[in-house]
Amino acid sequence: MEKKYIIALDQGTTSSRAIIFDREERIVGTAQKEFNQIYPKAGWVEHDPMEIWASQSAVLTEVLAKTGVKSEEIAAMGITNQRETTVVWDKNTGKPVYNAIVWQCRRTADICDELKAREGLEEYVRKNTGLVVDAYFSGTKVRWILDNVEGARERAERGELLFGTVDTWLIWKLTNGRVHVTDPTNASRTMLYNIRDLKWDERMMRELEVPASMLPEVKDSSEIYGEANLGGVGGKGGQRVPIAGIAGDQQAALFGQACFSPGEAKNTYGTGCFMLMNTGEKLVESKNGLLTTIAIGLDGRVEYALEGSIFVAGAAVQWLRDELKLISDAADTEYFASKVENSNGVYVVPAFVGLGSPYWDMYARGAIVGLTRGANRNHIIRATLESIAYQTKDVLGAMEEDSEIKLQALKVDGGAVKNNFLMQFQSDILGTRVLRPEITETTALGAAYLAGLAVGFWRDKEEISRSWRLDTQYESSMIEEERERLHRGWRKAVERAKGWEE
Ligand SMILES: Nc1ncnc2c1ncn2[C@@H]1O[C@H](COP(=O)(O)OP(=O)(O)O)[C@@H](O)[C@H]1O
Ligand SMILES: O=P(O)(O)OC[C@H](O)CO
Repeated sequence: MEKKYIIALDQGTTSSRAIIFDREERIVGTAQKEFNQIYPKAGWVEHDPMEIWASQSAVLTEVLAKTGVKSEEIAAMGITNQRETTVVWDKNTGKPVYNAIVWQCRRTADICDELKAREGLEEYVRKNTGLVVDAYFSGTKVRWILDNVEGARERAERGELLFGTVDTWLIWKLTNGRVHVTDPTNASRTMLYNIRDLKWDERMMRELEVPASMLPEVKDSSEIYGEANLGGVGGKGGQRVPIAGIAGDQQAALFGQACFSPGEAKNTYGTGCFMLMNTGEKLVESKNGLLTTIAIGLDGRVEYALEGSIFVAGAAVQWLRDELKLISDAADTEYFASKVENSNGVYVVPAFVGLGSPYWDMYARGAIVGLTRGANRNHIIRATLESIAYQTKDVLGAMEEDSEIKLQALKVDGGAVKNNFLMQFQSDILGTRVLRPEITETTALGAAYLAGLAVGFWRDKEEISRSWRLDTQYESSMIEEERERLHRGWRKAVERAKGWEE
C-alpha cells in the first residue's frame, strides 16, 4: 500500500497528542488527551509515567480510528516530548520506580546548592553541558530518585534500572522494551551529556552519582531506532511502522519552523515559553543567562542553539482559569484583556516554579504588584498575558547580546499564539515583527519532518524550507518611550518576586 502519511507523537507537559501529516504537511487528523498533573508539595510537580504512556497510546489509536488512515499507509513515526522530565524504571518488569519528576519540579534545589558549592563545578557544567546548575534539568532528578526511593540505588548499581526522558520511555514502551535510546537534543537537557565531546560525561555521572548502565544510547535525531506495532488487536496482527525521528519539543519546533540557518529563531508559547536561536556548528557560550543546547543531531553531526527557557507562560493562563476562576477558557483572555486600555499599573510575575532565563532564581515565587483600588479582574488577566511578553522580551535581549544578531522578526508557535492580543502586545513590547505561520503545530511537524527525512518521505531541508507559510504578521505600533516605561515597571516587579522562598 502506498505510504502517504507520517505520524507524530507530541508528548507535552499537559497533554499527549498524535497528529497525522500528509506529504504537503497538511494535518489529516489530530487526537489529544490531557493527563493528571500531580503536585505533592509546594513547588513539586510529577506525572504518572504509565498515564503518559496510556494517554499517548490512546491518542495514537484514536487518530487512526477517526481518520480512517491505515497503519500500512504510514511511512514512519516521529516522537517529540516535554524535555528534562525524568523517568526511572525497572528494565525487567517495565515498572517505573517512582512518578516522573517533571521539568518544572523544584524539589532538587538543595542538591543544586550543594553542587554549586563544589569547587569549579558550576563552570564545568556551563562549559561542558551548556546548562546552568538548576533543578530544571534531569541529572539532579535522577539523583533524587536514587537517593529517596528505597532500594533504588542498589538496584541501579546492579544494572537493573533504566533512566529516560519521555522520548526514551515512550520508545521503550512502543518497542516492548527492546530499544533504549535518546537523541542529542534530549541528552543535552540532562546535565549528564557533554555537548562538546558528544557523549555522556564521566565527571557529571560521578558528581551526580548516576551509574552509566542507566543511560540510553544517544542516536541521531533522524534515523530508524526500531519499530512500533500499529493497528493490531489484542497484541496480534497490525503493521510494523519505523520509529524514525526524535527531538525534544523545543528543538522539534525550531526544526518545524525551518530555522535551519544560524541566526534564525523561534519562540514557542505553550505551558512555558522557549526561544531558540540556531547557531549552526558554532557553540555559543552565553554571558547573559541563556543555555547552550543541541539544536539537532543529523548525519552524525550536531548543530547548536542558544535557548531562553521561560518556565511559566500558558500555565499562567491555566492558573487564571483553574485556580482564580477568572475565565472559563484560555481563549477568553483575549476578550477580557482587550476590554481595558492597559493593565492599570498591575504586573503579574508568574514565578510559580522560580524563574528560568535570564534570571535563574530557583527561589523566586509568583507576585501581583501595583494593585490599587481601581484594579479589576481584566487588569489582572491582561497583566498575566503581558507577563508572557515581558519574559520573552528579557530573553530576546539576552539572545541579541550573546549572538550579536539583531532579530528582524520572531517566528512564533504553540498553543497560546492563537491569542491576537498577546501577539500584538508581544510585537509592541519587542519593537520587532512577530510572524505566525499557518501551521502552529510546529513541534509535531518538526518530529514528522525528522521521521520523514529518515525514510525518504521528504527529500531534504531545502524542500522543508519552501513549505513554511505565513498566516499573520504583527507589527509594533508602540512608541519607544512607552515601551521603555512599561518594561521598567516589569523589571521592578521581577525584583520583588526574586528570592522569596530562600
Ligand atoms: N487563546 C489562548 N490564549 C492564551 N493562552 C492560551 C490560549 N490557548 C491556549 N493557551 C495556553 O497554551 C497552553 C497550551 O499550549 P500547548 O502548545 O498545547 O502547550 P504544551 O505543549 O506545553 O502542553 C496552555 O497553557 C494554555 O493555557
Ligand atoms: O511540553 P511543553 O511544550 O510545555 O515544553 C516543555 C519543555 O520541553 C520543557 O523544557
